Amino acid sequence: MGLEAVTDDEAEAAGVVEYSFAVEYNGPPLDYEIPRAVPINVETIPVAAVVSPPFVSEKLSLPVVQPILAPESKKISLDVNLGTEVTVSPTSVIDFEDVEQQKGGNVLELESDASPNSVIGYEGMSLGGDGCAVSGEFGSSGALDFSAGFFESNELSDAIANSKELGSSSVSHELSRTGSLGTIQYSDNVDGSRELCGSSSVERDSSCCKENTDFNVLSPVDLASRGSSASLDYPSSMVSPHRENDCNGESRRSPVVTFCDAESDDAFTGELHDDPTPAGKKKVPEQKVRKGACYRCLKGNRFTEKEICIVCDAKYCGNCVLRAMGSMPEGRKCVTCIGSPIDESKRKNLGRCSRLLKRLLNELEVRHIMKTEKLCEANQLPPEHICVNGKPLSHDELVLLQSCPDPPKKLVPGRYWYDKVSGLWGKEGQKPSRIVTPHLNVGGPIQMNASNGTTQVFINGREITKVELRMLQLAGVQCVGNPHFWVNEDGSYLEEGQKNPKGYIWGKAGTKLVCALLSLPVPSKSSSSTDQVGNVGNTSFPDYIEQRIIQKLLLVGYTGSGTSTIFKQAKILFKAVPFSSDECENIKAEIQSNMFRYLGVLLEGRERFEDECLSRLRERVGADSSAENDDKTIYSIAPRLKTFSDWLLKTMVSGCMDAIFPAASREYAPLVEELWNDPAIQATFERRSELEALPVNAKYFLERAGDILRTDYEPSYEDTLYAEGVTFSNGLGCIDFSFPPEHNYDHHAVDQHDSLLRFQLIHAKGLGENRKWLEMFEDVRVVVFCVSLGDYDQYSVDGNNVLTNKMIQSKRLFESIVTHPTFDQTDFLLVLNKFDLFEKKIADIPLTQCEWFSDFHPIVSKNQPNSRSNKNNESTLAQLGFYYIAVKFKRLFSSLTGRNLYVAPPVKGLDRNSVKDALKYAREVVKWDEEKHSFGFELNDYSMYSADATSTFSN
Ligand SMILES: Nc1nc2c(ncn2[C@@H]2O[C@H](COP(=O)(O)OP(=O)(O)OP(=O)(O)O)[C@@H](O)[C@H]2O)c(=O)[nH]1
Ligand SMILES: [Mg+2]
Repeated sequence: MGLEAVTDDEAEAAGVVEYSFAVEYNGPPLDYEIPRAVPINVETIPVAAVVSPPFVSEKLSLPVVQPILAPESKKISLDVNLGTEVTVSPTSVIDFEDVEQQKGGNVLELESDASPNSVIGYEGMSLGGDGCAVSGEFGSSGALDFSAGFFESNELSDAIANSKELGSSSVSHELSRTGSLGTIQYSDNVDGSRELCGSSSVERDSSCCKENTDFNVLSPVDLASRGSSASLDYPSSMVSPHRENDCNGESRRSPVVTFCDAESDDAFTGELHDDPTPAGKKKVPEQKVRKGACYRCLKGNRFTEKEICIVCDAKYCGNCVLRAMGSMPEGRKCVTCIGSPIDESKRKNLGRCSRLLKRLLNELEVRHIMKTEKLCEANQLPPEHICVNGKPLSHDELVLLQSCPDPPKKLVPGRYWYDKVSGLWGKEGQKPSRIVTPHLNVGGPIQMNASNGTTQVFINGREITKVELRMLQLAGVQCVGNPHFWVNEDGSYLEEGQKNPKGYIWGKAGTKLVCALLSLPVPSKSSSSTDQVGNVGNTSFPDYIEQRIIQKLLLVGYTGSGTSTIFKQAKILFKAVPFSSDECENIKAEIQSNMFRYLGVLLEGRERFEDECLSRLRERVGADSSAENDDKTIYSIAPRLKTFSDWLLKTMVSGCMDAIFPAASREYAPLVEELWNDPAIQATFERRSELEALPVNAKYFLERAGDILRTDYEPSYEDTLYAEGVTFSNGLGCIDFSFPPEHNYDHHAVDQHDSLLRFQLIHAKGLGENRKWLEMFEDVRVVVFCVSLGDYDQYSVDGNNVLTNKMIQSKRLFESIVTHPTFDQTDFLLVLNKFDLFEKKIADIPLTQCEWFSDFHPIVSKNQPNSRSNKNNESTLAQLGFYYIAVKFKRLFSSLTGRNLYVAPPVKGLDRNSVKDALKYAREVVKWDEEKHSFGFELNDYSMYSADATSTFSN
């Protein structure tokens, strides 16, 4: 029976229908064969038979893919026979959810015309109800042929890639659609043959360059972590069965699929992701590789430098990154992630180049890639994910917001509030973070509780936060009576209902500094310029580098630990003009008044020593002797000086010193000089160890009393440094700095990069005593805690009026700061200061003076006859003492926080380079932290990675 087709024309001619249909053919017999649709007999279709794994692997030594434990859904294990046979296993490696399951019918084919040898055919792949069977055919042989050695990784990758392009029903395509992954890796065997290790990820590689790698075999640990156990063992000379011993010493099947590669050592691994990630859902590499290993070659460990895909988080080592990411038309994305939206948590890293990439590419390429990464369309923010004042933005609103002169920095999806009048901008429920261009027509109207303020003080209808209130108070704004302020973009403010501005928030010089310290925004310098309008997409490379967040370092420590000295050193190190004229005036006044204080301590001591001497004398001579004649001791001074001394002590005790100063300095300068040079005072100074209130640097100033007390005295940098108690506005000080690139030709690029890191060192005097202030420093990156090593034998009265060892007081402060909730995520850097003093002291005064150090019993050779060896011994002892104290603090920190404390090398606050080294160390801490996030290192990695003291002391 045949069918006759009636064409439309014929039908139309017949005037009947407008469609074609088949009718039975009644014409004369034909002399040719008509194509027929033959009913399929399922039974006759060749189906791969099940081969039992022991048969395949042991008797024939055929390669077998062992089951991989897929995380969910169906688990299919592909057991591939070299011939045409296919093994069906109830478990499956690959999730074939999207592949229609037909009993004996589903054919997946993967072909490539890249090379005559690179055709991979998976014919007759059948999915039975209970599993999956694949028979491989290579070329025309009808079998997967690995013996010819042509199965090069790049060909394989090409094949997979091309098959995709050709649109054939390829395995790779199906794999990618279902999101399943597998890895294929070659490994060398002892006998020189190679194996392709494949377990759970198949990737296409567009670059496909060859590369020599050493092909590690996965260990049982790898196996466990990857949850896979697949192996293909080959009888051919090119491919050998691969076995390895597990930890019990038993021989076990290798967890790898092994293919032979005669020419190339190239490892090929990759992923296929066709589906763009649904908005808001992070795309993840389903391949689970061993922690720290490269997602492509599966080699390396957590310390291997890697580049991360900004979409799926896959990490690639330096050898693989360019292959895995190709030419990076959308920045650092796996080739298969191109077109997919980025992982939003990585948005802040867009355009921030890693050192790895800088090493691999030239500067121009890096710039280009970073620029496209930041600006290409696929990586832009989805506008609907930005909600301003409760309303999701439209595309136009987002463009307006991003192209305004002062856009919100580092905008990520989230809910924000925006005060259109003042330009204040912040995250919903939080204090303002920035002042953006005002009057932008974006989002809804601002809510009263936008920033969750609880102060009953309002700015433009928003109840402000406590920090803002504090800032207003410091700026001199009267905030009594729950006022409602109207604040304009220029900072002028008035109470609601009034006409004239009451003042300007930014009017006071110190307000911006206070804002910086309280992490509140200040108007940007460019707020008046309009040249950036509409520049979205045109931001140039250096701009966003410039915009990198400043890293805050908070410098704290117990009184006298040397924080002011370190802060001043930083100013001298990093500022062309370290101190403003105001500051210089303050410093001068401080030094001059200190001079009288030092003298006061000496005079008081002199009196005490004189009395002691006299009473001893009287005791010796007896009551009836001519005591009046012996009334003079080495501590006695001339009557004129005595009169001055009495007056000075009286004034100091009454606390009126400030009233007579600075006039006193001019008037009494000659007397001060005379006193200092008086033998009685010199004798008193000899006993300075008994004068607790006399700082070591007193001599430095008193020796130059005449000069210092002159009206035209200008403190030198050294004077400024040695001066104690020099504080800056509000007891707070901050300095912005970055490390200039150093002359290091080998790592020029790295230094350039480092010099772009910007820091802010914040010094807050008395911070420890006022823990409330600590809350203001929540965005501090590293707390630099300073301890004076010389404190271990010093005592002072603590808050409970108990004479306590200063080291113990330092420890208490440390405990209270590290456990403060504000710093529960913050890195701490311990600076052990005054090492010079410590070196001198430790030989004479045992460290065990401090009860916390009672178990310090170092063994230092004492049989050193000459003085040089003694000096060496002292220095060794000081080093040991330093390490011991550092470990004490590390253990304490670890027990309190469970984290790792960084310890800077020994610091001598008065030595500029030593302070520079400590600050560089803080920079390293920040960099490690950055890299830790970029490369996915764990925190603990850093205790090993870090050099110096941190690595030396394991907890
Ligand atoms: N020998 C020596 N003296 C130092 C060192 N660092 C600081 N000093 C001196 O120690 C004294 C106290 O130092 P400051 O920097 O004022 O200490 P501080 O932590 O600011 O103390 P407060 O202002 O009281 O909180 C000053 O006289 C400094 O000159 C050091 O490394 N070695
Ligand atoms: Mg100080």
